[in-house]
Amino acid sequence: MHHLPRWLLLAVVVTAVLGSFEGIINGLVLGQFPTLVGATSTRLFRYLGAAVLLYVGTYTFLYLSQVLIVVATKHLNVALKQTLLTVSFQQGEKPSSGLNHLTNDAAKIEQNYFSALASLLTAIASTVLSTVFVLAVNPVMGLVFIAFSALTMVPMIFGQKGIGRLGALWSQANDRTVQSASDWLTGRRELRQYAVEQPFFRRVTAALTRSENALQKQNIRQWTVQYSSWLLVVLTLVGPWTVGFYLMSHGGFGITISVLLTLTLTADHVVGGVRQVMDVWGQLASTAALRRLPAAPQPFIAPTSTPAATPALHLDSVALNYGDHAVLAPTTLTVPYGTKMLLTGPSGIGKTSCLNLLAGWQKPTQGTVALADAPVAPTQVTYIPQDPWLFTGTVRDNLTLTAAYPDQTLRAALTAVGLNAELGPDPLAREIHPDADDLSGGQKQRLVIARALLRQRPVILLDEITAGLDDRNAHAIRTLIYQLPQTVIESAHHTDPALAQEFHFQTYALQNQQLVPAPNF
Ligand SMILES: Nc1ncnc2c1ncn2[C@@H]1O[C@H](COP(=O)(O)OP(=O)(O)OP(=O)(O)O)[C@@H](O)[C@H]1O
Repeated sequence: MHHLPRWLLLAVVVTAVLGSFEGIINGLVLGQFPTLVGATSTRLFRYLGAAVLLYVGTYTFLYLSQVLIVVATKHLNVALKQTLLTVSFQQGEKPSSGLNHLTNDAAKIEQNYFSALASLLTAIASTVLSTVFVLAVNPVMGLVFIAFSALTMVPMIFGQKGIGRLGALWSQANDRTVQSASDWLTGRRELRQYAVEQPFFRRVTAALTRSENALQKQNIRQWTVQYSSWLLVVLTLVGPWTVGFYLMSHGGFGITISVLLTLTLTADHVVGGVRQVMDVWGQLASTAALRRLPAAPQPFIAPTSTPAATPALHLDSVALNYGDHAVLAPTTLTVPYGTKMLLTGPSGIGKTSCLNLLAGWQKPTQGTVALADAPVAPTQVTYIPQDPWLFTGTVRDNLTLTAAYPDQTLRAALTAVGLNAELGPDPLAREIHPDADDLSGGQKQRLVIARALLRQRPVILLDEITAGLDDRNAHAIRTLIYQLPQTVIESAHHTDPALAQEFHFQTYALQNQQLVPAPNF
């Protein structure tokens, strides 16, 4: 709620209260009917005029409150979606999970929380006003009506926890559906190639059915709890009538048919209001688990300055285990600025894990990795992965990532990776669509390298960047990077012995969790 401007919150409350007089007006206006028998035409006209004014007034405020609620919901939706996206990003969630939160969860929270809160506000306003009115008309009978109304709360008091739990199950099932739909869409070529579309689609359908079943279960549970409340509503009308008829026949507490009629019509809004509060309560409960974030959003990382112009990397007793799987035994090593290093070893031995340690993405199980004197952070080094990340936009957007660089600098980076001439007459303005594969594998990799070159960080980590490239492309890219003055540490299955000699590479093989110096083969 703190995302809402104060004036808006206040305006919503005021208009909601003024738009909640329908119950009282019903009681006042319709309760007069028995007294209108034989009234003069002037009195009848006055009665009609007052009724029109009262109804139009309250409906106008009701309309205004709904418009303001729409405005407030927009503010809340923006804040909610920003928070969901930020937390997903900071928690390193899978894209499909993050998108599930952004779409399905957010839609449910909007419908069953924001809109429900708005209904709650109008329901509470209407209930409170009608209650005050009912008590003013006849305190004894008013209390009887209110006491019976309170009964309708009982089912929801007991049912809300279960509804919340089912909401969490639905979200988990949805997560799996989105993941499986994403596998289906991204695996199109493989699935067609092996002619397994139909059996694989059954898998997707099973996930889809499971999440829809979870939603159905939750909705049915919600309606069942509400049905129990509605059954009690019957009691909340018949009970007070029974008491009222009894008191009327014994002439107690000034109860007449007109009083009972007024009270019933207004108490309908007490009962209806309480019933609405119960409905809303169920809706709010259904979103409880969705609104619980795994962590609070953190401030975005500010750019960090490099500790020294030519810092060395220090590994001090650095070890890494994944559970009981040891990847690196305690290792102490200093890598002076400008070193060119190759890291080799069979698949699955731990090369990527070592690069992640050096980049600060992976915390060591023991020891520290420092750049100059401070623990290394991902914002201080450049890590180039095997699969380049590019997005739909211009080449300029993909290079700058919204930072400010003069066109001349951008062109120089493109020229350095040999793309300036390859990407058409105006390479910076060229639109790229990585999903549509409108750049070759080598061009994508070179674009990502150009992005890295612009940042001029002191350490460059390369993870199998030439794996998908032909020899000529691989040679060109390596030559480009090896010429740089920075520290370069490359993990590779296939190396280029001539270049490794030329640039004085130190080669290490990862064997039995140790970094063992190896010849430049
Ligand atoms: N986050 C993780 N949690 C648990 N185990 C992991 C994790 N990351 C990697 N591993 C395991 O650690 C081992 C080393 O993986 P890593 O990706 O570092 O190897 P690699 O040498 O880079 O392999 P490749 O050459 O095939 O890319 C593997 O057995 C892998 O399954």
